[in-house]
Amino acid sequence: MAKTLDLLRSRDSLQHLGDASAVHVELMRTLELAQEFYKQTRLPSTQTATYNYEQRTALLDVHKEEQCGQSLVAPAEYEGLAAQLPQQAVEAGVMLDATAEERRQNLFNMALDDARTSQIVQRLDRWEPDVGNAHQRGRVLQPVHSEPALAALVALAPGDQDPPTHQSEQASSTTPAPPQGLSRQERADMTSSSSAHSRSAHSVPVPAKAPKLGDRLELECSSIAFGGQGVCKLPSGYTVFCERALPGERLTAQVTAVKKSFATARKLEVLRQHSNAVDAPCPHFQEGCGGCTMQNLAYVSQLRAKEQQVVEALRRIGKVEDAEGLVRPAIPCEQPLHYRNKMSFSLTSQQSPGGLSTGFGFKKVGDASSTLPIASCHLQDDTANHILRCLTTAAQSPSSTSSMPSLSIRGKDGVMGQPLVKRLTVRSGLHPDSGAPAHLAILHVSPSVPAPAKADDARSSAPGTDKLAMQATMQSVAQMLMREVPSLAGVVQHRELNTAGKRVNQVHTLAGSSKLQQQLCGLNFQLSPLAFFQTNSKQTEVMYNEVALAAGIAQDGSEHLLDLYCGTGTIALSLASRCKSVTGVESVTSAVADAKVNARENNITHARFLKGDLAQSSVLTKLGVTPDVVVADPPRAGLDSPVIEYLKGCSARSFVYVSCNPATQARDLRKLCDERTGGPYELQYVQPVDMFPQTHHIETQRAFWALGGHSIHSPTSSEKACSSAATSGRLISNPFGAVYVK
Ligand SMILES: C[S@@+](CC[C@H](N)C(=O)[O-])C[C@H]1O[C@@H](n2cnc3c(N)ncnc32)[C@H](O)[C@@H]1O
Repeated sequence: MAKTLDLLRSRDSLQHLGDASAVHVELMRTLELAQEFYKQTRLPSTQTATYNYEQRTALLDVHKEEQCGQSLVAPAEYEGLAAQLPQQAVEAGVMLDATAEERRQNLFNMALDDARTSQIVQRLDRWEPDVGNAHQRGRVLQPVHSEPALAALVALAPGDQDPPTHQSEQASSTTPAPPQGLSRQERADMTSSSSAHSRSAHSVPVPAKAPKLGDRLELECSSIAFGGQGVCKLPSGYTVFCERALPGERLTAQVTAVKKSFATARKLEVLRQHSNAVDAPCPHFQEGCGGCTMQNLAYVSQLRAKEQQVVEALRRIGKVEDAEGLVRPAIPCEQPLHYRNKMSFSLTSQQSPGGLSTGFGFKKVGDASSTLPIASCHLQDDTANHILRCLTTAAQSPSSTSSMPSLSIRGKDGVMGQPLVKRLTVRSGLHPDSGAPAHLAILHVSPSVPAPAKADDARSSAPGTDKLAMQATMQSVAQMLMREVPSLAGVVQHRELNTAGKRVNQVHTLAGSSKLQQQLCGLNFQLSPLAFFQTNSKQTEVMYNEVALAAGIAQDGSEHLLDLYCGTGTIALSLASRCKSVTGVESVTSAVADAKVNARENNITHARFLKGDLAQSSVLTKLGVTPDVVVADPPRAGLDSPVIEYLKGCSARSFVYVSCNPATQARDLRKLCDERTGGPYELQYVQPVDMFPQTHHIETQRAFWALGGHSIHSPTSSEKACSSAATSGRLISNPFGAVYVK
């Protein structure tokens, strides 16, 4: 029977659930949460979330948020995107062996997560300024809110222990069995932890089944899940995801949410440290900054933890038997601090016992509703931190002085008003004219902030109007920044939405230049303020070098390369000198335009860039080129179905898959490499490259912790592929002249 829930529109409809009282309670909590959210944000009406079991669709009506200028995704688009979510998890292969009831429950849990994403949607606005359009943002959203559910489902993958039954719980309460499906090391860890547990002097109770909200637990962390939370198993096999828990660590934690197959918890006290724990270099780490979750782990252990995540995803989702043998050691980042060329900080202003606390900062770990003001961030350079401090001073100044304009949001009566600047983004690179190191400050303004004044405006606006005052304040803030930061190339103002909530994405230069230059692999890239660019420039060169090695492009320059999801064309252009032609496909118009400019500026005449949505199969049928090598670097949602079909049918000799999400990458890999599903490829190796030290990845800032390049060679490989790809030293020829891994 189809069960449709109309959340928030009608409480009565919840009764449709009838028998599922636990779910009912969950829903009520979600409802209250959402209503509280609406109260706090003073939105005019509540949200509607509909979930249809039979069709496995989830719909979030974010229309009201759109109207209030707080959301990113148009309702119609979101509907389509959300509909894919549960199906995606099914496709990921993690639920295929679950019972129908488990699947139903899990799908339902994911739909509940969807209902909660209204808050994430709002936050994403501030954290994802570089994501070009709503469509893409929607795609980015999917893994954001499905991760904990996905991770929990991964734990239920075939080969693992069944979800606890009464019998197995009784057995495990006396002699806890190590959960299956874990690495040898993890199993050993679990066994030792279990015995450590029984000897433990601490008397924190460990429930046999699911804990209750607020329970204090004593836990042992076995690994880190994609998303950064520590994976801790209760002796019954029940999974608890704990913020900042490190593998091998023994700790106490308080349960913050309970689902059927997993719970989340907040770390309270460390009982036994990770053997490689270090003091976090940044003071904000202790304050609960959600930016770097691994700063208290020695870098070498961070790398091992990330490798392990890639192995786990390959094994559990990709069903790759020799996952450990195929994943190479992660390539470390030479500069594990101050490596980012772009950071975004959100304005926060909160009443605290000590008065109003105002600043720009990041979300707190495990608490998406609070922002921690940041004085200085260890991931960006000193100049970028100086810019952050200058703008913070302006936001804190109660009134303007000759040297410091005020961006204060406190009105005359002490009530907080709308901030002029909601978010700050600092980018670093080279000055477009001089080529000297330079920065760009991007001030993301509220919808009511007008474009900078033109000469005519000043005459037509009545003196003393809000409009003139806002324009004057923005100008003086820009001048102050240019004065205080000599290397600043420019200051721009970005208004994403107008007062009617319509996306306008207006960029205006307030001072200096609006462009910045980046160098990559010996090429120059001009960046518009909002253009996507890899945020760790040095490590990007390392990664692109790995892509070139994995692709094994023939040395005679005779091959055609296809770069799917090419962005501004950086991969295609950096490999162009080795190829006869390169073709890039990308859906964002401005990125395609940037790619064309970048080709021209670097005198690359054999590059083509096409605008196209790879979710549409027609795009790939009209390419007009037969590629020898395909590279894909999709967003976190992974490859679109038409791309998978195209790859299965095309005659490309090699395919290199760059990904920032090991789970979706492993899912796609399975489709491409599994003979039973018609996958013609064989996985050669996986090379993780650590792009984001100190972080597990920071999805809400669009910062990724690792990129795994899957080099997949098809059975149609040529001799030249053998010779170039043999750099791995692990290839042999099969009777058809193909290369594969023994
Ligand atoms: C992870 S970025 C990779 C960009 C580029 N390879 C780079 O390293 O700078 C993914 C890109 O895929 C694009 N994209 C997302 N969905 C797409 C789709 N359906 N069709 C084509 N491009 C898409 C995004 O706009 C984004 O530029």
